[in-house]
Amino acid sequence: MTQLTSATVKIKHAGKYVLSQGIRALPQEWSTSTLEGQSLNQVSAYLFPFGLSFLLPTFVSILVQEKEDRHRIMMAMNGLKASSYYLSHYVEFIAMQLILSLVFCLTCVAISSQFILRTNPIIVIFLLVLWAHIQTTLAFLLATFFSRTRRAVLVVYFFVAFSCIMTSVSDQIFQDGKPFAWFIHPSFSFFNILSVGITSSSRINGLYPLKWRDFAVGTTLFNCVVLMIGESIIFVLLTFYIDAVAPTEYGVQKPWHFPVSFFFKRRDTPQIQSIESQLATHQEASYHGAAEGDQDILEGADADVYAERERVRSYYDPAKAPLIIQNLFHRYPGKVDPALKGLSFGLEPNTVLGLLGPNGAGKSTLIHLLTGLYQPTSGTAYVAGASIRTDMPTIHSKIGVCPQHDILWGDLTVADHLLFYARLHGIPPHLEQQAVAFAIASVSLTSFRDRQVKGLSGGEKRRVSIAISLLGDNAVILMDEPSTGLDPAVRRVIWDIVNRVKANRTIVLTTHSMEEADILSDRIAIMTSGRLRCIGTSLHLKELYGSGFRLNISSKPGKLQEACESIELKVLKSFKYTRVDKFTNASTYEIELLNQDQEYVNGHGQLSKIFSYLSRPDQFPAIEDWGLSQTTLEDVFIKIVTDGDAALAMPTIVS
Ligand SMILES: Nc1ncnc2c1ncn2[C@@H]1O[C@H](COP(=O)(O)OP(=O)(O)OP(=O)(O)O)[C@@H](O)[C@H]1O
Repeated sequence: MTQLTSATVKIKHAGKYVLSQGIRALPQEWSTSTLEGQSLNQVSAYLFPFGLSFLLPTFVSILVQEKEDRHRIMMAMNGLKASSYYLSHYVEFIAMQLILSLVFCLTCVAISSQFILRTNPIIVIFLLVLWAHIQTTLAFLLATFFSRTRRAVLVVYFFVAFSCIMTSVSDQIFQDGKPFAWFIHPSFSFFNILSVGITSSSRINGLYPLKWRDFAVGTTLFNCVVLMIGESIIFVLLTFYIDAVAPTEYGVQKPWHFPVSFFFKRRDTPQIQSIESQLATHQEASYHGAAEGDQDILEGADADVYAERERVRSYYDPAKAPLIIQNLFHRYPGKVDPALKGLSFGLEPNTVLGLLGPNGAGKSTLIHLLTGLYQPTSGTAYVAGASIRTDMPTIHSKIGVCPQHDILWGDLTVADHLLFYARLHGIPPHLEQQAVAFAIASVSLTSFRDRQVKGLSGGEKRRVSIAISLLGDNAVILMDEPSTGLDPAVRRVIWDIVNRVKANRTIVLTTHSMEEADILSDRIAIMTSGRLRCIGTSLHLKELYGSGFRLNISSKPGKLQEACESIELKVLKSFKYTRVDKFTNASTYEIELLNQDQEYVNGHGQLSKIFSYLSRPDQFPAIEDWGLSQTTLEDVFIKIVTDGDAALAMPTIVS
């Protein structure tokens, strides 16, 4: 029949037309949009990887920025656990990634992407949530490798670009199918599933959109999903591990073998083993009230340090002493010399202790131990009765920390900061606002309550940091150089605040300013090389270590020699005195009156004689000005530190 028709047509049209036969697809309603749909699917195969990955650098930058700005360490000092920190960021990043995914899906719907329109929505949601999870855990891991945000963002952008480009060209590279190893990279796994989904949802291919059965055990898609889930678990474990062992500027650094430290303990060098065993002996001795081995750790210490040590040996009453430090040792992993060597002291309420010491004396280490950043190697401390070894959560609710540098978020207001730390501090929700208002009022910042921190001056930011340390009913407040870098007027404001808030509190204040320590401290402790060298009131230390009185003379220009001679002849002929040349310059002269003379001077009313002599300017025409002063705390500090340096040259506790 077909042949007959064909012959008829051929004859009628003189061979111009012929009939042929074959099978053709039926005309389709969407024929014009098919091509668009097809090309959109192709486009989405390229756009999806870029569109769904670009938040990864943002996640990494948030995490690294918090490390770089030391917010992480500040939060840890205030009691934030690593697990809570990562959990909060996990929720935040997942939410951000899902919002991005939603926007992306809506865009795809708007451009009629067949993958989104035809695929089972539950499968799409499952894939997007899985991707958000992978991105988040990968961000955690990547962030552990960086300490500088800019570098991190740059490297991670390259990483994302590389992953997306490789994904896009993978079909050309592996024309005979991708090897299993290819899918180890989570992006390659995810975008492989997506690519299969996009291809199969295209009607032109005559395939069916993704179904759950496509993820059956043994299929490539199943392997990809399992790989991604497994890798995300490995990412999280690696994050916690690297976080613990990576050398950082701040915070705890554990030995690389810490999860299996048991097997490595014996491999310490004999020197380290010797120190470990001596530390254990000291700890034992401390707990049993014995004083064996104290000679080493008390090297260079004075009688007050011995007495203080004895006092805290049996001093356990937290009501009397909110801060008790007992034989505290700390040795950083890999270091031979301990940073703290048997520190012992106790502090009562309403007391400010000025903790002085040269760089590297161990002041920050002590603060880090008290805030739980490090575990002491041996010994212990009690804050409001809770041990730093066993009860850090209680301690975090009883201790306030004002770090050396302001660690604040520029975009948050003063009140936001205090609310955040109030929550971290465990203040009950119904008392939060009250506690925040009280802390803000304590530092006179009530009118700045709703101001963003980035708009505050240095002194105002410092007051915010102090307010954070005052939150709640902290028994102990640790202030690390609270007024460093501030102008004299603002320093006085800070000193006023410290004086005001010390009621019913115990404050440990580390500072390099002798004036600050002298003005604010009820007791002063000086440390060198991890040891306590002296402790007592400022007056007591000056008496103990000071060399007596100083007479300072300023001469008229060019008359220094004449001024010196007149003083020596008319005033000092009856005293033993020492000339201190190192403070002498072109027009000033300093004379130090020795301690034994000081008694003589006081006892025989000679001090008043010096005053009466020098009050007659006509007798001393070469003298412009004069002054008599007592030994300063700075003199005491320099003396102790100089002696400490000499002690440093001696062997420490290594036998
Ligand atoms: N994370 C760390 N890892 C290894 N050693 C450390 C670490 N932190 C401090 N140290 C060492 O411990 C000792 C005491 O340091 P610490 O920072 O406690 O001194 P500091 O008195 O606070 O000094 P500064 O006044 O400079 O702040 C120093 O020898 C220092 O090198």
